[in-house]
Amino acid sequence: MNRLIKNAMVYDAQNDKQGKYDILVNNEKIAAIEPLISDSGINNLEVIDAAGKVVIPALIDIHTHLREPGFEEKETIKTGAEAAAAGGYSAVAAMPNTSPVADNPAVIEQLKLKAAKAAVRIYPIGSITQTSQGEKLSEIGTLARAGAKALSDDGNPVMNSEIMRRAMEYAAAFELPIIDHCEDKNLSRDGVMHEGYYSTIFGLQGIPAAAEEIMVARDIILAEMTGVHLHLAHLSTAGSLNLVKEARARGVKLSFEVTPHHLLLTDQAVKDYDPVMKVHPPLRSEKDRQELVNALKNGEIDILATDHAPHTYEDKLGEFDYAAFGISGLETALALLYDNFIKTDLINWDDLLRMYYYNPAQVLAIEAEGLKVGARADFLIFNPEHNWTIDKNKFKSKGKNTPFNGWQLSGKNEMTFVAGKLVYDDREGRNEIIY
Ligand SMILES: NC(=O)N[C@@H](CC(=O)O)C(=O)O
Ligand SMILES: [Zn+2]
Ligand SMILES: [Zn+2]
Repeated sequence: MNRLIKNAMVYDAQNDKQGKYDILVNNEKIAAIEPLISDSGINNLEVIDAAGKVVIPALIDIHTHLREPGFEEKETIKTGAEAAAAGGYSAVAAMPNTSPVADNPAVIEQLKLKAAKAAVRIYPIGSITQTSQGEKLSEIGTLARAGAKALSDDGNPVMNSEIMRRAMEYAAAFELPIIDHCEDKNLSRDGVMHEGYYSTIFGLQGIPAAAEEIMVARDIILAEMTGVHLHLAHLSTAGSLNLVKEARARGVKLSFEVTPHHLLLTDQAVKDYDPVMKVHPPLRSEKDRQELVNALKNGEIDILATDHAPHTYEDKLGEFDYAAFGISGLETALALLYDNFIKTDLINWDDLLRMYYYNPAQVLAIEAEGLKVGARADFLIFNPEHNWTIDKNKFKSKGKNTPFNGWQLSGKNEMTFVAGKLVYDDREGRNEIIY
């Protein structure tokens, strides 16, 4: 089948595209991309007028929790992939903190089988240690052979530095990146929010910035020693940014990600004790947030990622102290980033693509050719004029745990194409997943 996208505003500097183009899609590939493509003589053609809309490669989320197997009440591979399609992603990398943990090839194989039927591509991440307990290494070679694209004990840190050192040595040998959740458990203890002025005022146990920064520093030292590619998950403090900058200047091979919620919210948001604000790492101080936004503006952030962490209503019910950590993020990230940072000219579409398409693909060593002839047709059609209000009840994700419910935004993903297939269609408010 053929599809012709007409009059789109196309951004993809990597392929020298910035301006009005027509895009012809033939089955799973981009067949042509020209300022003007005539529809005459093309058989079996659907024409989509994208005047006033933006076309970019669909995003790649390097940090997603799909919950299956084991926690299907929070999310399944199917519903998580649908949320990703709706959010404008062609691919997500699935964290291994399922039950059983993805510390063996059987869990990875199972994920790959189910992923083959999902709305977007899913790349498995294997665990660093058995059951992510931080004590015994997983069989890293076996995980690599089964198709793991990275290793992480996300949800948990690897507290033992000797174990982390060995994990990095193996990972380097198999050319897999190590993705670390940086948290010194002895410092974070039973903390539920950022330690600072507001934790004192609210009477909640704090997690100091140092709990993150100490592990960032340790990981950098070990990465330097072992030569592994270190990817730091969900960095949230000004101190972490400084450590990363210093390491880079020394030539350490590393990358890091920042989430939309850490760019947009602070510890003050915990004021109503609503567990929807409870997340790891915690929402930090306004100063930290401002430093993250500065880094975004200065092109210093490598990767944007959701850390999509869906939970049930019950998991997020009741007292702040006892609720689960995590935010459901796949269906809000792109629009939040557009409305707050692209529309306001802090960054442009190509900055977004660097952080949310090219760099994640590079870390995972997966294909990302962008918008050019012969490339896999993975792209989205975004309508910058689409005014809407975030409504968690319309989420495809089972996780309705968003702190952004009710936010009014301008700009929304309206269509997602994965390998030439229309998987999400929100024209006229359809909000439809297509298989
Ligand atoms: N981010 C969170 O608060 N929670 C994540 C785990 C994690 O990313 O550390 C989860 O799996 O629920
Ligand atoms: Zn984490
Ligand atoms: Zn996570």
